[in-house]
Amino acid sequence: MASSLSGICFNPQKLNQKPTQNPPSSAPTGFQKSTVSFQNKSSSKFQVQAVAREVQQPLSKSANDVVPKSSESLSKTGNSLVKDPKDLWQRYVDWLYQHKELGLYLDVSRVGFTDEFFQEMEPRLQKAFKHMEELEKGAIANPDEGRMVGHYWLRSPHLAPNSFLRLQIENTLEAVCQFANDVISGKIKPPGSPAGQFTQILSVGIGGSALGPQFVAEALAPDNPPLKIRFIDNTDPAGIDHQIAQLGQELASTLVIVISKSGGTPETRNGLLEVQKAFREAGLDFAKQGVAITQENSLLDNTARIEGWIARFPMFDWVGGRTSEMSAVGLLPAALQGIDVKEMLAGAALMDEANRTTVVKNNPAALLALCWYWATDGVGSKDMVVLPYKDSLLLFSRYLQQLVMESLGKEFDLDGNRVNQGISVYGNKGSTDQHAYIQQLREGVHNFFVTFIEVLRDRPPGHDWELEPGVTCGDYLFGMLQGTRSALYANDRESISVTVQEVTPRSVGALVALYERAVGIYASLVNINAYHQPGVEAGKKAAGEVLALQKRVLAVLNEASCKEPVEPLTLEEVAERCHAEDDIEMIYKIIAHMAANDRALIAEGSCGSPRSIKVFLGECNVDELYD
Ligand SMILES: O=P(O)(O)OC[C@H]1O[C@](O)(CO)[C@@H](O)[C@@H]1O
Repeated sequence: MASSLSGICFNPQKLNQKPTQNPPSSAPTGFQKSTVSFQNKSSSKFQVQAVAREVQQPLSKSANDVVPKSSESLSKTGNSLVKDPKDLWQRYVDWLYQHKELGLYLDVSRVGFTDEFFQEMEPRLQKAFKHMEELEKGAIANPDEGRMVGHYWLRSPHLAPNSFLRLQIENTLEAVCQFANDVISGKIKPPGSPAGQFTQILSVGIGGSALGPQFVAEALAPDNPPLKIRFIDNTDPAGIDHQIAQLGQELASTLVIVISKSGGTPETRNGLLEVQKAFREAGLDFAKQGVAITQENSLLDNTARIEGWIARFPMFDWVGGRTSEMSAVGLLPAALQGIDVKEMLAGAALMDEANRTTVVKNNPAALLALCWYWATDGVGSKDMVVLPYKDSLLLFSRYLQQLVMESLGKEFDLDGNRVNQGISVYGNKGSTDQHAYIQQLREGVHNFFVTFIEVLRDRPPGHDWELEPGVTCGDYLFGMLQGTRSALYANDRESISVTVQEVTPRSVGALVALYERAVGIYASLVNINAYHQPGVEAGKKAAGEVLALQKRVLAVLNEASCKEPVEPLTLEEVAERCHAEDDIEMIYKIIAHMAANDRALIAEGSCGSPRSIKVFLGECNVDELYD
């Protein structure tokens, strides 16, 4: 019976078919109105936003969903963008921030905040500074989890609230550097590799346990690092297979670093199990090549300890995943690639120091937060488009996406009001994006502000050449950045520019610290907790429920498939026997997925017509019948 039937319950044509839609009779006009030019002085930005909200109001599901946003009390009138070239130059000069030692500049002149707005924000910023100061002194920042938030101590251990923490940080840094040196020098080596020493790193982790290391590897790894790095940052079996296949014979000389603060993240656990299987199949002893970075006594820590992995490094409970780049999470992979991690820490420490001033104009993180507030009305009304004009900074926007969105994307404020805060972040790199979506940014829906990241040094000294008289390749990149910035501004699109001399460990450390602090300050401005992520839990819980339902579906199908003759079941029958009638759609999806992977067989019907399906399992598992 099974052989005559298709096991593939996937009809791409059907599943991809879009329902025919009539064009909406009238577009939500509020969105259109919100694009009115800043130049229109009689219609201020504030007024424009008010119109947009008014028109969007009926879209709200329930009238009491969202409390009035704090920003609405702020004056934003008279905010036309400066257009006169002399005035604009003056604004540029007046607002340009420079960090001399870091060679870092911040230009906020192309954001149209007014002096009035700046003054009104001053008390709120002072409050945010106070808040940051308290955090740095060890205040409990995360009321849900009752923990401190101290990523700044990682680069300035002397600021840790007690000597125990200071020692923990210093010892970990020393252990990371020592271990990296020993691996690179071949003192610590893989047991069965012909290469005689480790040549590859396979980093297994997700979210904050991957994004920082990925960004830093792309930004800073030398062309021929002592160890090359690959990442498994998902539970996609094909993605995992690809990474392992790419390693090939070099699996024997691969150092596997499993990174998980909690030590129990399912994707990371699955990655580990898959890699361990690959090791077994290659006849390799995983423990001799495995390293864990996790909190003490987590599931991962205990596994690594019991199995005798070669090293374990701590994650501290006062370091959040998305701010963990300067902990062992980021430092170990970086050091193994030959990146100067002490320089990264030094850059971050210098930036932190600069951000401790309470003079807003001299505080780059505060200036960023202020611009975000202005640009998004303090309610996330515009997206942050991050455009580094440098290939090696490609992953900065992806890194910032988690840092900003997981920190700021919150349903409730600290007083329990529903505020649905956040700022969306996306971006890739310039000038590549100029040939992708800049068209929309210039002329389309006005729902964003840009952050340009400019790197002054094009190439290492001595390598440049003119590809046409007086013009280098880097001049083009420079021209594209400046041209895009000007063209956007001419069409009332605001932008921030962050400029660094070069992409170095120091400047990368500074960028990380700059944005970490800006997020913290902005969170204070909008009165939310930046240091938890309750929303992520809902998805994790729901995923667990899907897997639990799948187990019940399998048990029901197994029972029917063990009958003589086999009893193919309709979806309704499966749902009824699972006592999950309300979950029939999920049951359908579970079955479609299993069928596409040859784990269930469709006896009748097709997945394009769910009600027609009759399903059974190819094999009866007698043991499971009596479990
Ligand atoms: O390091 P862990 O505990 O595996 O968590 C990975 C990521 O998962 C999250 O908790 C979100 O689910 C992030 O905040 C975190 O960076």
